[in-house]
Amino acid sequence: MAEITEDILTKVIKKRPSNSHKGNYGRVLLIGGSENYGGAIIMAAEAALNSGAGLISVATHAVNLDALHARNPEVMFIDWRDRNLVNLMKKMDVIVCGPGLGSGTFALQLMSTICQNISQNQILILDASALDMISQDAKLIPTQVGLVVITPHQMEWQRLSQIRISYQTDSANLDALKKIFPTQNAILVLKSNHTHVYTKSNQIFVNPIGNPGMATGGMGDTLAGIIGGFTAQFGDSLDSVLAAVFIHSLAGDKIAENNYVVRPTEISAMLPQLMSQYAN
Ligand SMILES: NC(=O)C1=CN([C@@H]2O[C@H](COP(=O)(O)OP(=O)(O)OC[C@H]3O[C@@H](n4cnc5c(N)ncnc54)[C@H](O)[C@@H]3O)[C@@H](O)[C@H]2O)[C@@H](O)CC1
Ligand SMILES: Nc1ncnc2c1ncn2[C@@H]1O[C@H](COP(=O)(O)OP(=O)(O)O)[C@@H](O)[C@H]1O
Ligand SMILES: [Mg+2]
Repeated sequence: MAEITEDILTKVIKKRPSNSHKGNYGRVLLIGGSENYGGAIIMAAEAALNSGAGLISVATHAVNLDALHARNPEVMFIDWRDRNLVNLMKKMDVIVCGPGLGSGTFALQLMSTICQNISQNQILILDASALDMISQDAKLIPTQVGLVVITPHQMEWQRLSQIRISYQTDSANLDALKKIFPTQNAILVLKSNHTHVYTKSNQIFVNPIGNPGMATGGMGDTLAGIIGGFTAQFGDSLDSVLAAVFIHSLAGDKIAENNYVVRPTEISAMLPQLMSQYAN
């Protein structure tokens, strides 16, 4: 097992060429935010925006539109019941699904639409409620997809892998990852106070930083958005995922130096400045 180190940030974060444009930094669609959990998808979208994705769209319950645009007018909106959602999905480099999605019949339908329409040149990031959906029905896991990144916390991983939290050892986690994703290129980001990252080729990484001030609702939604932003602009590599995990906690630690509680939105606010320090 290897520790993720600061070097990952200089390796992954690139200075932007002068002649680049938004089309060079990836299109991300975030799907989630039921009537009760709009904040989750707004936080994820804000994280994707502040981590540098070129174009960001959110498919969510219509009730979230005003809040989304009041907070981040840079982000585009589509009602998640709009028929054009399928066409939009096909144009994306990255789809992040799950923050605040909820678990009703409509959420199931959305997952099934993603599963049927995603392709080999797209990245799928599954978080929160989306993980509960695939734990109930494995047929919702697409077979044709470039990369799947799953970001469960330990309880979500218990539901998905059937491994009780106290039995979530590295070898059990690796076995479960391979069993759940037999043919897909998949990365497991198992979140805890020391998040572990696993690949199907038996690589294991541990995040040595982060702090309990980060134990605040929305912190994982923010991580999912950062992974979306990083994979959209820096590519579908393991390194992009490791860098996202590291910078999320690094921002959290900087905020915690003089704050008892770390708000997820403050992590996002810090990203542009932190990224400029490591870009080369
Ligand atoms: N502002 C918002 O709209 C928010 C919406 N959220 C959404 O709420 C829905 C439910 O997600 P939850 O994660 O709360 O629900 P879950 O019921 O899946 O898990 C939460 C519970 O799991 C247990 N647990 C054990 N180990 C844990 C670990 N390492 N990390 C976290 N919890 C651990 C804790 O008892 C915790 O109360 C998701 O769709 C999520 O996206 C949350 O993200 C919070 C913020
Ligand atoms: N004690 C802690 N130390 C370090 N990181 C933590 C701690 N508690 C939570 N985190 C981080 O916060 C995030 C929580 O994710 P999650 O539980 O999915 O939050 P939410 O669903 O509320 O957005 C994870 O990235 C986790 O690593
Ligand atoms: Mg979560």
